[in-house]
Amino acid sequence: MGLLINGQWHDKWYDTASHQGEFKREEAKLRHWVTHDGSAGPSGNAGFEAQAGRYHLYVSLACPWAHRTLIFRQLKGLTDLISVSVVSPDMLEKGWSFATDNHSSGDALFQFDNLFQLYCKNNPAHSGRVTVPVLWDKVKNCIVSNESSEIIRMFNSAFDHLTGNKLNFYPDNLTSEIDTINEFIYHNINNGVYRCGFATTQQAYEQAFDALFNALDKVEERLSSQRYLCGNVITEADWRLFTTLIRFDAVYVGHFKCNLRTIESYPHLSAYTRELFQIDGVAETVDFYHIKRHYYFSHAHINPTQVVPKGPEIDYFKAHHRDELIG
Ligand SMILES: N[C@@H](CCC(=O)N[C@@H](CS)C(=O)NCC(=O)O)C(=O)O
Repeated sequence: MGLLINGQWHDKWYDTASHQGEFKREEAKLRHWVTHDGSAGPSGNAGFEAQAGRYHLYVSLACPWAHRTLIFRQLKGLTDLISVSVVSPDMLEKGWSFATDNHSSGDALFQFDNLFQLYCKNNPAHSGRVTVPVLWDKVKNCIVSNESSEIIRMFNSAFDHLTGNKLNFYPDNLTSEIDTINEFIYHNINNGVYRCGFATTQQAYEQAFDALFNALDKVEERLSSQRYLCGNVITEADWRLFTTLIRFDAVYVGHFKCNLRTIESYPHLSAYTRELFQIDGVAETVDFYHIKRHYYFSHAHINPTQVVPKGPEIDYFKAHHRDELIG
C-alpha cells in the first residue's frame, strides 16, 4: 500500500497522525469525461467520445467504489463495449497488482505487474494515490478518470445512442434529491465504514461509528415507507449505497469494527440489499472471495495474521418480500 511521488512508488500507509487519528480520503485527480460526442464534460478536457471498444475499465472486485462502475457497466448494457481488467485482491507493498494467482485477470492492455505502472504510463511524474477504478482510453492512451462517482454518470448516459439502453439512474427531476442523499451517505456510510476501520484514535473511531449507525438508522426508517432512497424508482443513490451494504456483514462488522448492528438485523436494509442484489446482472458483479480476501489480507496492521474468516453465511438470493414490508 502506498503512493506515487513524482512518478516514484513509496510504500506508505495513510497519514492519520496529522488529522487526530482520522482517515481522510484523497480526492481523485484525473477527471475527464467520456461524452456522447466528445465535447467536454463538467471537468477536464474534451476529446473523449463514446465509442464501442475504445475504453477499458480497471477494477478490483473487492472495492466498493469500483463495484459501482461494474454495476453500471452491467445494467447499462456496456459489457461488449467496455472491456475490463481485474486486479488481485491482495494490495500489498506495491499497491494493487495484476498477479494472477489469486483470481485476477492480469492487465489485458499492457501486461503490467502493478497498477502504479498504468498511472505512470498516463503521466510519468504522477503524484498521488493509485486507486481503482480507472477508466483508460485506448485511443489517446491515457486515463480518462479515476473517480467512480463520475464514471457511473458517464456510463449512465454517454453510450445510450450506441446501446439503445435508456435506463436512467440520474433522472432530471431527481438530481438534487440524489445529490443530497449521496452526500449524506458518502460521508457517513460509504466512507464512514473506512473512517471507522482506518481510525487510529479511540475518539476518531467513535465519532465515525456514531455517525455511521445514526445514518444507517435514518436510512432504515426511510426505507420503511418508500421502496428506494428517492421514492419508487431505483437511482444512482441506491447503487452507491448497495456496494457498501453488501460488504457490511462480511467485512465491515468485523474488520472495520462497525459492530453495533449487522445489516441482516435491520428488516428494511436487509430486504432492500437482497432486492438490489437480485436484479438481473447484479449478483455476477459481487465476489465475496475477493471482498473478504482483500480487506483481511491486505490490511496487515489491522489483521496481522492475515487469516480470512470463513463466514458469515448469508443467503442473498432468499426472497426479499419488499412488497409486503413497506408501509
Ligand atoms: N474517489 C475514488 C476512491 C477510490 C478508492 O479509494 N479506491 C480504493 C480501493 S477500495 C483504492 O484503490 N485505494 C488504494 C489507496 O488508497 O492507496 C473513487 O470513488 O473512485
